[in-house]
Parts: sequence; C-alpha cells; structure tokens
Amino acid sequence: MKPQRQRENREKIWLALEIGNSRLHWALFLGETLYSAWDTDYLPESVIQHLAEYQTLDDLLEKIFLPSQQAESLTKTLPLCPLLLASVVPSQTAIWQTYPNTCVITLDQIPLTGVYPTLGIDRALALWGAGKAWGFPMLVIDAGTALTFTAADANQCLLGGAILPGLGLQFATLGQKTGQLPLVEMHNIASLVPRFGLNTTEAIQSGVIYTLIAGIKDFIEAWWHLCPDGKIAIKGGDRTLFLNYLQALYPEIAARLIMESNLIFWGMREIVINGG
Ligand SMILES: Nc1ncnc2c1ncn2[C@@H]1O[C@H](COP(=O)(O)OP(=O)(O)OP(=O)(O)O)[C@@H](O)[C@H]1O
Ligand SMILES: CC(C)(CO)[C@@H](O)C(=O)NCCC(=O)O
Ligand SMILES: [K+]
Repeated sequence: MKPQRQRENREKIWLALEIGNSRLHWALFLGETLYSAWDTDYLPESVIQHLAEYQTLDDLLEKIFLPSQQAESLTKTLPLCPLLLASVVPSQTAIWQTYPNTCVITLDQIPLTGVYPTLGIDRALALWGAGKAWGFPMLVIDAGTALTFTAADANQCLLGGAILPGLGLQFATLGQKTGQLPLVEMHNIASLVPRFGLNTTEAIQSGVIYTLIAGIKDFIEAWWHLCPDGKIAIKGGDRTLFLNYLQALYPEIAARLIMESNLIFWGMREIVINGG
C-alpha cells in the first residue's frame, strides 16, 4: 500500500467548492481524480476568516467537516492547497476570497460559445462537464434550489434554457405566503404520492410534484424534438426524487437520463486540466 500512497501524494491536491443557493458542495481532487465529494451548510464568516490560520490541509478539512476517515494521513503534512471556487451567491464569494489560495472561476474560462453575461456559473460548468464527459448536444437538468434546464448544441454553443423555483422553494413559498397552508417537505416519502390528495399535505405534494414532473417531461420532449440524439444529465439535491417519479410515470424517459451529482466538478476539472 505504501508505494501507492507515495504515488498519490505526488499528485497535485486541490479542493473544489461550489457555492449553491442552499449549501456548499465540496470535492477533493488528487490531480485529475475526484477523491471525495460532500456537502456542508454555509460556514459562518468568523470560521472562514480563521481557515487561513490552519497550517495543513488536514486541519482545514477537519474544519469543513470532511468525513474524517477519508482525509486520513493523506493530507497530514501538506500545506494549504489551492481552492477552486464557483459561486452563484456573490456575498459568499466575497467571504471565501479571504482564504489565501483561492481561484474564482468566471464564465470567460468556460469554452462554451454563445453564453450571455449573466448566465449562472453553475449552469455553465455543469453543462460543460456533462458535455465533455458524455458528448454534445447536451441538456443538463439541475434539480437544485432553482430547477434549471441548460442546453448546448453539437458545436458546444449554448442553446439556452429555463429557470423556475425548485421543489423545496415551491413548498416553502406556499407555506410562507399563505394564511393557512403548512410547510410541507418531501423527505422520506418512499412511494408515489396520490394524484388526488384527500388532505392538505397530500394536495400540496401532488400539486407541486406532478406539475414539476409534467414540466420536466415537456422540456425533455421539446429537447428531443430539437435534437433527437441529444443527451440529458440530471443533477442537484432533488434528482433522485425526480428520477423515481419519472421511472414510475415515464420509464422510457427515465431510461435515457444520466444521473450524476458531480457535473460541476467535472466542469471544474476540465478547466484545471485542459484550461477548458
Ligand atoms: N441535506 C439537504 N440539505 C438541503 N437540501 C437538500 C438536502 N437533501 C436534499 N435536498 C434538496 O435539494 C434541493 C437543493 O438542491 P442543491 O443542494 O443541489 O441546491 P443548491 O445548494 O442550490 O445547489 P446548486 O446551486 O448547485 O443547485 C432542495 O430543494 C432540497 O429539497
Ligand atoms: C439559476 C441559478 C440560481 C441556479 O443555481 C443560478 O444559475 C443563477 O443565479 N443564474 C443566473 C441567471 C441565469 O443563469 O440566467
Ligand atoms: K441552485
């Protein structure tokens, strides 16, 4: 085992951080290899400002909650490693720039053509990562805080996409902006909810989930109309739930979906390794 450890240690170690609207998404890379990926809540500003004081990557990872057995002695004596940052939350970007070895990814580093200036870096990176891994034309569905569709043609040119409130936001909005609707969540619901709900919670779950699934199906059909051989990758915190529903309701669509939570990290790796 020892020779392998030595070989790995010679690979460049770097951290990738994607700041989403709900939480932080992390990956630890050894050269081109994604060694570990995990999510955390946002860190308080006071903690981030002190991260620079940690002397080794081990100390840093402990602070950002990497399941400790994975960090192991691999990182014990290494100095703080480069942090590659992609963020769709400007206030958080500013905080993380206080970490000494940070490089913020911007749209101009991604070789997609036809992008518009305010396109989210998460959408661009996920599309680039998916297209580089599985080929273009590619449609990425991000089942995150916002639900997004982002597509590129065979020439790696952005076709565009769509943005709507994601599953959690739809429940939250109903709970917060009405007088008597409860805050509903979808966690731990293994089976399909009934289409015609006979209580308030079931009615909200049905309304949100079945219209979201219908919307996803409609975008996918429009995509295949445009690009019959177009690929589709799905990511984001609600991807499994959506995939389960699609498998039950539209198995022929589900069978063609590529499910991959790390698309943004594949996009970042392309930029680190190949400069795009
Ligand atoms: N542990 C969790 N914490 C927060 N959201 C979760 C969790 N597990 C599943 N989810 C679901 O994930 C969704 C948020 O997705 P995700 O974490 O991908 O969003 P995000 O932080 O905005 O990231 P991104 O911007 O990369 O999409 C919520 O709608 C929620 O229902
Ligand atoms: C749509 C979100 C919130 C999805 O995370 C993000 O990509 C973003 O803030 N985008 C900017 C607007 C755009 O992509 O057109
Ligand atoms: K999001």
